Amino acid sequence: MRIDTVATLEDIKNEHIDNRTVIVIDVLRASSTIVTALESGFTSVIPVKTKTEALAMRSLNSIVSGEWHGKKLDGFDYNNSPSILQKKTTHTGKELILTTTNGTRAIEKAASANKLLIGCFLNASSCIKEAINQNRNLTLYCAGTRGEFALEDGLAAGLMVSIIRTRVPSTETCDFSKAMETCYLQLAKRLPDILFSTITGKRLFENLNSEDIKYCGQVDISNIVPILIENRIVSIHPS
Ligand SMILES: O=C(O)[C@H](CS(=O)(=O)O)OP(=O)(O)O
Repeated sequence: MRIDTVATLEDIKNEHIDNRTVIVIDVLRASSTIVTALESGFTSVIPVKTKTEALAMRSLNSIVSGEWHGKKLDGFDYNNSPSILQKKTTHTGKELILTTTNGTRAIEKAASANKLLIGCFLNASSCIKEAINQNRNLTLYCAGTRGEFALEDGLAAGLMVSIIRTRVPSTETCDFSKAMETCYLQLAKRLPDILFSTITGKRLFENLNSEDIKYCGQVDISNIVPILIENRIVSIHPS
């Protein structure tokens, strides 16, 4: 098994996707929102690229959620806040239609992967369990933020690399994966506080989203793995 880590939305190539398992990592906040939505009772999450598409898909059985550059969109039910979604208990059985600046675009770009999973700190170990079950080469696809590398995504990728190395010591990795693993092992004790110092963390803090930053920095509080099946993200529990 080989792991490659891709640093930003724009850096993905066909060779990172074809015949591979891809884990889309967008810690702040799309991946964390998707894991939380499925944990909170939504039956599925439908990722879409634009606000117009999201509003056009709205139905009685759906909630429309998302942001552009961190801000809630006009006409939407919620923004992209996992900590707010977590507190709502009234959405059991509904679909979440989600559009975000980076995460949902990353999902769209990698949709042709053999298996596309959604990962973050919240479900890192379960994601890796499923990736190992799939037994294919693996791409950790960091969505980044507005074209730039996002440290929180790199740290979650580093955590996943370290988990795989423990379970499958023969795993080969690219140098960037090794760098992220080292970085994670150095900074792990400073989670979730380290997330306040990243570019996205600072931006979310300025927009009064501190609760999301703390929430998204928790490791392995969920054992579900979101997986893309025909344009819908549903949850599986790896055995
Ligand atoms: O969750 C968010 O607010 C971010 C916005 S950005 O990183 O500040 O552009 O979107 P996401 O797609 O979840 O990275």
